Amino acid sequence: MPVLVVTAVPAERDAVAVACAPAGIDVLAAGAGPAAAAARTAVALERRSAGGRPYGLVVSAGIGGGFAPLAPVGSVAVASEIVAADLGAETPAGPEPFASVSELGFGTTVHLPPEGLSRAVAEAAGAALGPVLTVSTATGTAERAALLAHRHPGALAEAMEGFGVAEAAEACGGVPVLEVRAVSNAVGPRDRAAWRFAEALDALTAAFGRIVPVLDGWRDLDRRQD
Ligand SMILES: O=C(O)c1cccc(C(=O)CC[C@H]2O[C@@H](n3cnc4c(=O)[nH]cnc43)[C@H](O)[C@@H]2O)c1
Repeated sequence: MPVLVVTAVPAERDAVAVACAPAGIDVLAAGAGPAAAAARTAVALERRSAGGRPYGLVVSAGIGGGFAPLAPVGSVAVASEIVAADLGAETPAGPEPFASVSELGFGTTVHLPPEGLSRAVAEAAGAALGPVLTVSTATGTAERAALLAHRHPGALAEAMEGFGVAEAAEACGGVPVLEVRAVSNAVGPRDRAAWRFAEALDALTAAFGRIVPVLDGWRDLDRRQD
């Protein structure tokens, strides 16, 4: 069963490819943000299907912001839920109450990875398992971090592509999806100089070194177990 890993930028792709390329797992840098991720993931899935050997699993991966204290810098988060955290509508009163598109009645804001596989991947990687948020605007204030943590109890991390990858996987025949994030910075007041890119990319490489054997095993399992 062919597997596709989708990252935002080439540095993330290269960090993941160290472990994935020897196992024959394809890695694509699809660009930053949910729209680029969705568009390029859909093209990759459809091209592969047209070739007669479709992808059986797609993984959104890269660095991300971590919610304190659950996901410190250098740790790894695996998504139990992939949540579109800012897809909806504010009211004239401000950011709260926020109505998600599912509450508005025209779409979904959550994709669920296969439960058994995401648990096995988190255990193998020594990662936390919990909701991972997708945002179109990276959080830059303590207020917004608190708001997101309040709206999404237990959220581990935020990044900008997971929900887009998951939407593409759903649209292309319901391909199962995972999300794996290595934490480069805390979600909160923006301080790009404090982001620990190298530490997070090293953590991503190490995590995929442990995750790839799990994916290899899953290729041989009956996916209905999940
Ligand atoms: O400049 C570099 O060396 C470098 C190396 C690896 C990755 C980058 C990126 O800029 C990746 C952007 C990507 O990271 C995710 N991300 C990371 N932290 C956050 C956050 O706090 N909130 C939202 N997203 C975050 C996101 O998925 C971006 O697309 C640079």
